[in-house]
Formats: sequence, C-alpha cells, structure tokens
Amino acid sequence: MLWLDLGNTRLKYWLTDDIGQIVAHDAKQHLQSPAELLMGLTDRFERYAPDFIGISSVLGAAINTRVAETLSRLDIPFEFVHVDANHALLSSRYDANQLGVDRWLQMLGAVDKKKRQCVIGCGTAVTIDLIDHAEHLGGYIFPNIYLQREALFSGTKQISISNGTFDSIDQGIHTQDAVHRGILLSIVGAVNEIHRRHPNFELIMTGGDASIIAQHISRPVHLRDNLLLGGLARYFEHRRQPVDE
Ligand SMILES: Nc1ncnc2c1ncn2[C@@H]1O[C@H](COP(=O)(O)OP(=O)(O)O)[C@@H](O)[C@H]1O
Ligand SMILES: CC(C)(COP(=O)(O)O)[C@@H](O)C(=O)NCCC(=O)O
Ligand SMILES: [K+]
Repeated sequence: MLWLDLGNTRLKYWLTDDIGQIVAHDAKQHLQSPAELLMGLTDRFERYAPDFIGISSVLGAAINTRVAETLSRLDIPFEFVHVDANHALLSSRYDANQLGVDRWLQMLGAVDKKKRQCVIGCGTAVTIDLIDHAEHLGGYIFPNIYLQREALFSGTKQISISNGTFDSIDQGIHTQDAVHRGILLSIVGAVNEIHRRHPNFELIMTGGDASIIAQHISRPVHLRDNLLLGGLARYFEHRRQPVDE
C-alpha cells in the first residue's frame, strides 16, 4: 500500500508491505506544489507497485484535483479520506465539514475506547484535540512557532527577522531570546494548562515539531511519529472488514 499525507508544509509518504511493515518512507517540503513533487516520485512508487493509495490532504479542492490527475497516471486505485464524525471507532462533536482530515486521522490512529486522550499535532498549525473514551470533544488550533515568529516580525517595527532557535522557555534578556522563548512558552504553557484542566487525559504528540515542544512539557508525553499513518491504515482496514467495537 502507498499512504500519502499532504500537510501545509510537507508531503509525507509511506510504502507498506502485505503485513503493514514500512518498507520506504520520506517527508519532503512541497512549497505549495505537491502535485509536481508527486510527479517526481512516481517512478519510485511504480517500482514498489502498491495495489492501493490512501490519501490524507488538508490542501483544498484545487490542489487535490491536481494531485488526483497526477496519481491517475499510475493506474493504481486511490482514495482521499473524508472525516466521518460517526465512525464506529471514533465519534466527534466537531463540525465534520470543517475538521481537518489530518486531525481526524491522527485521532483515529491513537484512539483507545478505554482511555481519555489528548492528541497534539505539531505541524504548520499546532492542534490540540481531546478524546474521552472514543468521543472527540473538540479542540484548539494555534499557529506553530515559525508562523508566530513571522507574525511578530511583520507586525512590529523593532523586531526583525532572525534565525534563533526554539530551545528554552526561560525568560530572555535579548530580543532574540525573548521572542523565541516567549513563542515556545505559548505552546508549552497551553499544553500544560490543558493537562491541568484535564489531568486524566494521556498526552500524545505527533508532527514535525513534536520533539521541540515535548521536551518542555512537565508531564509524560507519548511521541508517536506515525500516528497519521496508523489512522489511514485503520480507516481503510475497518472499511474492508467492519468489526463490532
Ligand atoms: N526537513 C524538514 N523540512 C521542513 N520542515 C521540517 C523538517 N524537519 C522538521 N521540520 C518541521 O516540521 C514542521 C512541519 O511539520 P509537519 O508535521 O510536516 O507539518 P504539515 O503536516 O503541516 O506539513 C515544520 O514547522 C518544521 O519545523
Ligand atoms: C488545522 C490544520 C491547518 C492543521 O494542518 P497541518 O498543520 O497538519 O498542515 C488543518 O487540519 C486544517 O486545515 N483544518 C481545518 C480547520 C479545522 O480543523 O477546524
Ligand atoms: K500534519
């Protein structure tokens, strides 16, 4: 199988064998042209000859159409996942027409009907979603650390572009440190506050910036790199042979 995740910054793919083991995977910045990036990957995909392609995309109809055109040339059946707020494994109170399919699939990959869980996606946006025994209660969306920095640079006169690192939440004594530490604290502080409000929810983190954020959280965090892949696999597996759960 070939699994594709089109996020706002990167295209991720995983090739898996008959027993679900990953035989190849990668993450590449698509710079707003994922269809062109995919075109360059088709040789590689053809070599593995997957029998099906499952896709998560949060890039909108126009880009999805171009992605579909590119994939049609492969002559392999493919399908874009859509949110199902009444799925047997995970129900949701969120507006299903608006919920990002990547958020939903990450939750589907994590969901455990015996637990209370908080799924944190650290991508282009940071998303925090609460699940209570397989019911999605709702969540929060933040600009990620880089978007926050851009907003600050573009909205102020005395803060200029810099390439500082996000490595501490201690108070800064220079503009550069104050900016980076303040932004990181805004996300770390939000996660800690979520934990304070929902102490019985297990914290699960995924996405490109998960490790940068997780190291400052004062509670145990489960880092799950392939959460969305797990959700995609569960979605299609469940549809093939629905089980009564
Ligand atoms: N090689 C890389 N290229 C681009 N971004 C990367 C890379 N490695 C880690 N990242 C981080 O990943 C983040 C994007 O996370 P990702 O989960 O790919 O987001 P999205 O699903 O929105 O595309 C970026 O903010 C960046 O900090
Ligand atoms: C919140 C998101 C931007 C996160 O995208 P990502 O950071 O993974 O690229 C995406 O899930 C999205 O566009 N969602 C639609 C809005 C919503 O979930 O309510
Ligand atoms: K993502």
